[in-house]
Amino acid sequence: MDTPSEGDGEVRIPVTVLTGVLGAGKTTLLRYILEKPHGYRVAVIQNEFSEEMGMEAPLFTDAKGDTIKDVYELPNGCLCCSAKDGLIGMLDVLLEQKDRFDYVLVEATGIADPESVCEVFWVDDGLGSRVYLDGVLALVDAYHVFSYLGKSEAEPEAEKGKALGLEAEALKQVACADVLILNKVDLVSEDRRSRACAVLREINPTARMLESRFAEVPLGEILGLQAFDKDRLAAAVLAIPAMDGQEPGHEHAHSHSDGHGHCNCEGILPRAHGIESVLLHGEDGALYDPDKVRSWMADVLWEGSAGFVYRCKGLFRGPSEEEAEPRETVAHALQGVGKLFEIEEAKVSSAGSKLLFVGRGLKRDALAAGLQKCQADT
Ligand SMILES: Nc1nc2c(ncn2[C@@H]2O[C@H](COP(=O)(O)OP(=O)(O)OP(=O)(O)O)[C@@H](O)[C@H]2O)c(=O)[nH]1
Repeated sequence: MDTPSEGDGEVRIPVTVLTGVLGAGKTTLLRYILEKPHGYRVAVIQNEFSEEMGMEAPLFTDAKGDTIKDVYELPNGCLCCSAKDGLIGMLDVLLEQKDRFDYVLVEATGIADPESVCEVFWVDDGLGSRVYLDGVLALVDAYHVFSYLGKSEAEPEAEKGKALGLEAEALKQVACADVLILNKVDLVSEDRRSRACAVLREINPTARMLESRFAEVPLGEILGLQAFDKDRLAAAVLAIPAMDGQEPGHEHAHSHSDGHGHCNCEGILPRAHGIESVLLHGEDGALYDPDKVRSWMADVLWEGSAGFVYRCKGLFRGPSEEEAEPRETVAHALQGVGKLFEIEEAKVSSAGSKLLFVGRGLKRDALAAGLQKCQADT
């Protein structure tokens, strides 16, 4: 994964991935972005299941009312599966004409798995040198949010039983987002809006949260975020609140006493709809070896040794990987989506180490023990 700050002279094009279950307002948001002045020349890739569904492209216009030509359809399946190669191919073609645009928006189908879409930008080295993932947005329909997320008992009477059957996909979209946009707030009461916010916060405690009517959100809050940039990530992790004094229902921090744990390990979400998170705090003053953390992450993400992790991110202190002696102590940022992860030095000063894991069936003792084993040799 690359960010603009690591360039080799060539300017990389930011890509924002837009997710959200069927009807949440993705196309409405795209149209809004295209019509507003924001200084970017945007190319759009829309992923549809089939040619027949790709009917929206001609309807996009820019701020002057002219039809936008840089809207490309990516039919033949879902981005996260069969259409992945198509996306890489399409970005390749687009990048040949990059004098025409400097930003790419990818609208995924409502059932796309955000992990797999993000993988495209991490795995393909050729592409990674020319584009970078700026952020993942998830639109959520405030009116249907509870049935989306498998809580249809909280729906208005008329909507009960209308669950889409896409709960797993919707939960993952929410869990993996850098920005959550609770859309259609015009359709719900204040009480329902705040309950919806609370549910989203449970699932994804670190995403930026916006609310909108017809997807009208400040564009500076969703574009040009560099949410996957290691330094930004590091700053965001540092800002994760301490979980002392949690609300009732949240699990409290505890230390392990089974011989492996001196780190603090918190469940920062209650088990919300099967998705949970674990926040590990490194032991005071402890240093962690980036190579050991890499091996540990391979075990966690590839072998599933601590449950099913969708998303992990964090910051830990350890020796620099630069050749120079003596080895400085620096902050390292960990960033992972699905089975992909990377660890790089981050330019922040951090006194401690914090790692957040979001997923299902997380084994927090195993996570805490794993981190403990990554301590650097002294
Ligand atoms: N009342 C209300 N309606 C909205 C809002 N945002 C979008 N809509 C309507 O919701 C419907 C679905 O919006 P789209 O933007 O097409 O949703 P989508 O996520 O692109 O839908 P798919 O392509 O089917 O996944 C349209 O009729 C929109 O006009 C909103 O904030 N309030």
